[in-house]
Amino acid sequence: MDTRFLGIAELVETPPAAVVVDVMRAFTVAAWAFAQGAERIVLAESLDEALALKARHPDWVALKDGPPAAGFDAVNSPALLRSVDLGGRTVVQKTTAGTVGALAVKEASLVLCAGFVVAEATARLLRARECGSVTFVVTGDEGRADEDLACAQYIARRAAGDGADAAGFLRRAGASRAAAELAEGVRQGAHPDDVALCLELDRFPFAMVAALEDSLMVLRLCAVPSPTAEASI
Ligand SMILES: O=C(O)[C@H](CS(=O)(=O)O)OP(=O)(O)O
Ligand SMILES: [Mg+2]
Repeated sequence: MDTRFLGIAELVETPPAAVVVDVMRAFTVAAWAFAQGAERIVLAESLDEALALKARHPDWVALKDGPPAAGFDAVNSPALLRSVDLGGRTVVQKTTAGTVGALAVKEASLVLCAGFVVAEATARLLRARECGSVTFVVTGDEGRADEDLACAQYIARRAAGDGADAAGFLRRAGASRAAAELAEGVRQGAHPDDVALCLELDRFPFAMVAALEDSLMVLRLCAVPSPTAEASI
């Protein structure tokens, strides 16, 4: 498998397959939203679009990063979301890095959104789809966020079928600037358990696939069969 690791600004052409990585915290939050029963997550282009969608669909759950804000129902925190019942709900998510990265590759044939919590399922899906070339979008800090780069490199190794000890990759993520800022309370809309939840390797057995649906970029849970059934995907 040919792999590239690019920041959002470095995406000059649409890749055939993309894995958009945001460990802290957009796609850890997305995975928790699915675990809490969400049916789909609409990735909004802007705060205004998120609010407009919420206004048109009052039953949708609008979520943004940063502090709580008028018109939004939730913040970008896995720990704060894990006690919310989202059964059958549509979530609208807008964050600084993760959702922007997914929208930057919206024309790609395959778009997966990932963090450590869905790493193995994401790698298995890439293997099963036999993707020849995969672009990993390292969303944070203009492509230099080490929590995202470490997770992308780990998934790439696993997707290539190489054994990879997760410990070193998780250690890098735990030592990242994002982890420090979350732990120190620099980032708002956060809970003390957020970093630990973002570093839970393979917490969930599913992958997350984003695709355009009626001009909206929609993220959905994708069940990934166990390794013995991979050949049939
Ligand atoms: O909520 C987060 O952790 C970040 C916010 S920021 O980039 O630190 O301002 O957003 P995300 O898109 O989840 O990286
Ligand atoms: Mg991030």
